[in-house]
Amino acid sequence: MKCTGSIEARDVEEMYINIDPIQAGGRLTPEAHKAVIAYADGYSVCDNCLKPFRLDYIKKPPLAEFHEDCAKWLNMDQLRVVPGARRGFQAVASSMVSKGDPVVLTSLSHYTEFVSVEQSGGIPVEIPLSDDKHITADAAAQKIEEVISKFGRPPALMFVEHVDYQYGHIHDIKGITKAAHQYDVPVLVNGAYTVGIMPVDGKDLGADFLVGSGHKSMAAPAPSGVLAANEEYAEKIFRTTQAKGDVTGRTFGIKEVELMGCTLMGVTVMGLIASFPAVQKRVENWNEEVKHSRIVTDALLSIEGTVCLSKCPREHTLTRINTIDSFDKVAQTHKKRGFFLSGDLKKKGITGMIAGSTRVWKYNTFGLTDNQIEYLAKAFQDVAEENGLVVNRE
Ligand SMILES: Cc1ncc(COP(=O)(O)O)c(C=O)c1O
Repeated sequence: MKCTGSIEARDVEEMYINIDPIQAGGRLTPEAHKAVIAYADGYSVCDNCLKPFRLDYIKKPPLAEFHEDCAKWLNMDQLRVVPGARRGFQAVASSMVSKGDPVVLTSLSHYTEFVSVEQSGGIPVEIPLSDDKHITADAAAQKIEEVISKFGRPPALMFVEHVDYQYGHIHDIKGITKAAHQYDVPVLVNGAYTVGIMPVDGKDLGADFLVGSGHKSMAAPAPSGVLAANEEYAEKIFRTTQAKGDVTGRTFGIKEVELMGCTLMGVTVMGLIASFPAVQKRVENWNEEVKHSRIVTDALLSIEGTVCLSKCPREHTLTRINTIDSFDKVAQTHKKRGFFLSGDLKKKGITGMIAGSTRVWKYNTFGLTDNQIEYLAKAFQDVAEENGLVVNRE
């Protein structure tokens, strides 16, 4: 396709119930939509960048205030905005990991965590999953022991997902950080599916680093996110530049090396800030979100042959489901093959499923209203019945 510069309206959020597993928490608030228009120009937050020249010191618009407030909200000592969770991983790995250092990740770690380790020259080592697909403190401790006996030293860093992207399971972060700290291993908690979605207390979790994704879970434009650190490591990961021009003798003030000086300079950070009050409020509604998730999951499980691969009752809004013995059976003989499911759902105003998926797939109910949840649950059952499957309705 040739890019002509003419852009069509994106109607997904207005016309459909969107259950895309990665998009649910990133839908903008009306306040963020307004901020995006107002700050659409490049470098639009930099009008009042006064000495010291750095993004997190800007008072108007209130970037400095946001940095402080967001750190407090997450109960962490320091925080910076970053262009996506992945840039947070990169900043931490780059300052904590040297070439050849073992780094512990998990069997549910996101590829961006692996890539950040790769970029730093670290050697990734995975914590295996328990039978019920969780990361446990015991497994973390055992992996650290294995690293020590193999490399003669503990891992330089551990990554662990607060909630993983495969099953939407909440892992025992408190237990894992406690185990890691016994070996003096710092832990980065990946909050891509929790920060902005459910209440998160970094100190309570024992996080040395806490990373959130703005576009995944904080109702912000992409690419945006937050990187928070406790005092012990903040100085290291937010180190300021010592670079000097050897001809000019120039120095570069207090620009932070891992952040390349400044990060989000317009639309992205303003969207993040504009949504922040609503995001703080919405995490308090987490119990309702979990209830919604259970209603939809129960409806899917009422379709004979369907199996939930995530732990039930659901504790998160992201769920992995196996419909090999239900919707996929229909797909075997349907003239549209596997595309019938996303097609039938779309006709009922539901989008976000990967077209053609009828075997193992994921959905996310975050942010839907009571009415939308009821409608969605019934729509799954209706599509099943309309295609000859048995549904055990209450
Ligand atoms: C668990 C997890 N961590 C990190 C990321 C990357 O987040 P970002 O796009 O903000 O860099 C993703 C993206 O899908 C994810 O699922």
